[in-house]
Amino acid sequence: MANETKNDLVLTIDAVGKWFGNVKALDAISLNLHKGEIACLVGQSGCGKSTLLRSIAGVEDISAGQILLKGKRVSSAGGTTPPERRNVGLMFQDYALFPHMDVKRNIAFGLKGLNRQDTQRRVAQMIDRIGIVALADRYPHMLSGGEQQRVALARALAPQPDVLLMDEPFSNLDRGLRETVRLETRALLKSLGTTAIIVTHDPEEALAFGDTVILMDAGRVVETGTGEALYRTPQHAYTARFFSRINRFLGVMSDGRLSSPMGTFAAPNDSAEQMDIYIRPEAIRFAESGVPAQVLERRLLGEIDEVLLKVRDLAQPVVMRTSLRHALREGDRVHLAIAEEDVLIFPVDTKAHNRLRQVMKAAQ
Ligand SMILES: Nc1ncnc2c1ncn2[C@@H]1O[C@H](COP(=O)(O)OP(=O)(O)OP(=O)(O)O)[C@@H](O)[C@H]1O
Repeated sequence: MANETKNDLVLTIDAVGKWFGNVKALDAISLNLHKGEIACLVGQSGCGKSTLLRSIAGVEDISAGQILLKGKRVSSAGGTTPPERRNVGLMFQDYALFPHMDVKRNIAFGLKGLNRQDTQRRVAQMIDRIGIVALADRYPHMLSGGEQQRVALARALAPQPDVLLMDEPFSNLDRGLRETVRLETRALLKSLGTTAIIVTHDPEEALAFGDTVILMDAGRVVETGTGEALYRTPQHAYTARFFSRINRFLGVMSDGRLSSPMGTFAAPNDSAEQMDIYIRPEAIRFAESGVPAQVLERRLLGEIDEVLLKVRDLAQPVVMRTSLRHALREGDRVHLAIAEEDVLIFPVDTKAHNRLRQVMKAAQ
């Protein structure tokens, strides 16, 4: 993770496990979070992200391992320090603002142990910092979704928590607003030096928001790293599939290279006879010569075009994405080229192949 100095370690999650009856929601999770670091927990529904967040918050007990906040144990199988006695800020998906309190009182709510004057001063600072001065006397029902989000953020940040925990904080906002609020929130957290963990199921959001991205699957951490590393050089096939729509081809060793319907590619040193070759839709481009293909369909996706292509031996269409506007028509014959450095190679994932076969069978 970001800086590996011991004294700026804020949160340690050490071999944490959690069972709900027979369901293993968390399985030996270990993570460190440093001061000022923003981490995104991302994964499919049911992978355990909310359970992990709730465990860090202290609203969920854990079954194994321990959680330390600033070096102090706050959760173990033997006991859980309650949320109000660990200095964490919580922000929920639905914001959970108190409807009968105005913005100022909502923000003041979490400020325990400060006298009236200091409370008012802290609330005023937060209101100013977050840019909601004009909203200070309004009640939640008088606020738009984006405004409610900012008030909820102000309320969670006002007590200056050691860690801010946010569960799907942008999912209630519509698409256009979501991006703006996301950028503003990230800039604010960075300017305050806040340490934060955000849960999201949206791969793009995780890549855009986290200094560190933690990808989970079935209660385990699959891979941790910067968004850039997870996207560009994933160490696991699951990671590659999670962060982009990907074309998968079977590569067979031939003369030291992996041969596939999309061309031949350098084999890794420890290559088996057969390997999975992953090619992202945006790594494919049109060329004068290369793999012959025929255009099946072209879809406009806003700034980019998605083109479905038929390549000779392949039952599945190849998906390509391009920002260059091509005057393509169904049936056009083209050639495709792929840069070798854009190709990802992994051991054959039989489970994923079987799943794909089932999906195709069901669709027939
Ligand atoms: N209180 C509970 N009792 C029993 N099982 C639970 C409970 N809470 C969560 N689970 C199970 O634990 C697993 C992890 O759930 P969790 O809510 O942490 O996943 P998630 O990744 O946050 O999913 P989502 O994105 O859908 O919120 C799931 O299999 C879920 O059914």
